Amino acid sequence: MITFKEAYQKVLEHPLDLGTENVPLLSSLNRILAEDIYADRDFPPFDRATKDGIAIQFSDFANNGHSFSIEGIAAAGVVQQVLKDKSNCLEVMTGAVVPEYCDAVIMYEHITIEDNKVTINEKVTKGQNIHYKGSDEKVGALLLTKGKKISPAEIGVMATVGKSTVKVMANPKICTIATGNELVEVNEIPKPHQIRKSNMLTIESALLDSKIEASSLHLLDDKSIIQNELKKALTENDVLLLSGGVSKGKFDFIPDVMETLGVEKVFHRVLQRPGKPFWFGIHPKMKTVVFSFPGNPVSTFANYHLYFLPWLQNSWGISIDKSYIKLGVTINIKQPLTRFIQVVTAEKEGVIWATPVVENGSGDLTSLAKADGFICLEPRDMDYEVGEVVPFVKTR
Ligand SMILES: Nc1nc2c(c(=O)[nH]1)N[C@H]1C(S)=C(S)[C@@H](COP(=O)(O)OP(=O)(O)OC[C@H]3O[C@@H](n4cnc5c(N)ncnc54)[C@H](O)[C@@H]3O)O[C@H]1N2
Ligand code: MOO
Ligand SMILES: [Mg+2]
Repeated sequence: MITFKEAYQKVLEHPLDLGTENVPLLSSLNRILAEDIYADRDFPPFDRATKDGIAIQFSDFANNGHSFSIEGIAAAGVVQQVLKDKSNCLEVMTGAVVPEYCDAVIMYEHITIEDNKVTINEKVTKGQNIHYKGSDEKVGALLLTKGKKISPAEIGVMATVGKSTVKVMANPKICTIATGNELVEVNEIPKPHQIRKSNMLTIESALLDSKIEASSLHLLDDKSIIQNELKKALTENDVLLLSGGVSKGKFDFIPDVMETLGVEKVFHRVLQRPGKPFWFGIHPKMKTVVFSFPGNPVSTFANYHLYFLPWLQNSWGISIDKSYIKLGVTINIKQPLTRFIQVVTAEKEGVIWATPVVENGSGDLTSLAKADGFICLEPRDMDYEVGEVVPFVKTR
């Protein structure tokens, strides 16, 4: 059996070239940017007034109690106004183009207006309250680099440079496949020996978090049905995410059927808990990548986060999320299994601490809703101590 580190490495060695696609700006939220975004003009694109008040041509007399007649008004959204007489002023609104021949804006709170004449009551400096053209970014400047996850902040930047469609990394075509005669639909009342299928809804919703819509199948524990359905699924998808049917049971047909269908096994079983009977393979001709997760709900969920998400990020050519956390308790991990322990996180004096949740093994799917993620602990002789920093896989 291979170690977790070896299995993880082997999964990363089988990326898919997923390509790119163009999507409407708003639909690009939470996708991965696949193009560099440049400034299409200077930012700001004109000398912009940053306060409501008056615009003047600055000179010493501006500070000497000189009064200015109001020539007119410069509103936002109108063409640049021109100050005709430099001893006059123009009223100007925030967001308006600073009028030609003006180089200072004084806010209303600092002036007195009487009979269309303005007296300035505060010291004035040249250039005050003007957001100069190109002072944020110059036309042609690189604003966003490809590979960035698109958040609302990036949407705003792309909107301002006129990107109504955006090139993003394409999603793989995925089918999620539940296996097992014991599984019934969510809206059914299970008989005493049955359970509702939950794993693939967990996985489908996790995929939606990455903006991936997947199709789904449920296969009964019948070898010929499994063979026919998987044959079709292999041709129609880039990735199959299965749960169940990979352990030692008399009805765990998945590994055999995969090999019959020509999917090459990369590995089966990993020295880890939960998720040990994980089967991973690839069809050499169709290039379909198969993640066949063990059926216990915590195993399926853990392996999705431990293997599939890094594989996806690697296929998109972006850096793989890594995080660490401080351990809130002492733990001993004996040889030979790498352990993934569900924890809750809590902040104390600016530091995030992880504490294991009370759970009842990898079949206890209610524990998933109690935890914030898994800490990843390699087996070793020494205890893991309180305060030790350990790898953490966030699941919410
Ligand atoms: N003799 C051995 N038995 C088992 C071993 C072993 O090493 N030797 N490994 C155990 C471990 S660890 C796991 S994990 C499970 C994996 O089993 P399978 O992948 O074969 O999955 P199934 O047998 O089909 O189901 C296991 C368990 O999970 C439930 N399940 C399956 N699919 C779903 C679903 N979509 N939604 C909710 N629950 C699901 C299923 O009802 C079973 O209770 O094997 C151990 N056995
Ligand atoms: O992986 Mo099994 O996941 O230990 O129950
Ligand atoms: Mg089984």
